[in-house]
Amino acid sequence: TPIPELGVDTPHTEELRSLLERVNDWGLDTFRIEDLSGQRPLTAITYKIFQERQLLNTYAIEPHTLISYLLTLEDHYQQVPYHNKAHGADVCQSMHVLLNASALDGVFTELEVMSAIFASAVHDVDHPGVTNQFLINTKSDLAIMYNDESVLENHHLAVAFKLLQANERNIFAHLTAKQIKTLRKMVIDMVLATDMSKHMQLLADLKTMVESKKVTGNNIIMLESYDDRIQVLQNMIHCADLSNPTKPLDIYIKWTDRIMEEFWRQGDKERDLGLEVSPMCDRRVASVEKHQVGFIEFIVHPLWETWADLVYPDASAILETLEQNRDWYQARLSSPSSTPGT
Ligand SMILES: COc1ccc(-c2ccn(CCC(=O)N3C[C@@H](C)O[C@H](C)C3)n2)cc1OC1CCCC1
Ligand SMILES: [Mg+2]
Ligand SMILES: [Zn+2]
Repeated sequence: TPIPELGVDTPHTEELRSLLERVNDWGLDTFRIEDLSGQRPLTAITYKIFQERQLLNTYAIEPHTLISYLLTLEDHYQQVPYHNKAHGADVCQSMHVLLNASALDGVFTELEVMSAIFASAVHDVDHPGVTNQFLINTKSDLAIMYNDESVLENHHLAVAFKLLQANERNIFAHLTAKQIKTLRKMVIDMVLATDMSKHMQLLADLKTMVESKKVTGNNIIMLESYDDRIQVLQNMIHCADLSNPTKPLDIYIKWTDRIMEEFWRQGDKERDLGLEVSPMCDRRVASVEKHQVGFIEFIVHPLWETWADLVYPDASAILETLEQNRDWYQARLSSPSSTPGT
């Protein structure tokens, strides 16, 4: 069967094509891509990025093999409010833009770039819409399987690589054994770094790197060791995963609505199970704005401020949007309009 031009079957080919032309822009509307692609945002966006970066030619990837892998991967994202295929597509596209920072021009190899795009696309596959702590507290099969250590992140990786085992989906069939070994290690290192429990260590190491930053004549970052290179890639996927507050406000608000619904459903489960309801998961104690301001103040801004230092001045506009969005949520906190019944 012939491959559709954009990789997905849709009556909105013209509109989808023109929207995908903006795949290199920060703030691409993933929700609109979801609607125009026949509910296939991950396939449409990742296929476009692989084409944009000539990865199919560089690694002799057959289009129908890539489409087959992406469609199956997308089908393995669960229909949960936030950690669904739209989030996978969003993080993949965000990583694609971060990789284009001019301070990183020519820094990463083609294999490292493909590893980063692949890791981003797969990083939350089969996410059940509950946190690691919930899986541990409820003694779930996944927590037993992974001994309470980065339970979700280990599972996402296992599913992603398992899907590659079918010949018709093996997009890495023409890589050398050495390339596959390197790609697999880098993808594992990146996806494991999306576990929030690694945040403080990642940020501390990034700060150290910024303090000792070495650049070439035209301000391009020099990364000698594998440890330095993977550390930057790990921070990039972590930044992409925590990029919602840095996007245009209307898009950010939609992500907030989704994460809150996912948290509140977890709270409902905890209440039904007689467990203590986790912080931010009680829909009867809604303080959405307060939690977003706290999330930005303590987690997102410190991370993005450090990233913006590393790639200065490439991420300055992103940091600007983040601070404007924080101020917007902050303002809603204090004004009476945010209190119910007014
Ligand atoms: C738009 O809002 C958010 C968007 C993304 C995140 C966020 C934090 C860490 N990650 C990375 C994945 C991760 O580790 N976890 C484990 C746990 C923190 O729940 C997260 C959801 C997933 N993602 C948090 C967000 O808001 C906070 C959560 C509710 C109010 C404040
Ligand atoms: Mg995750
Ligand atoms: Zn994620």
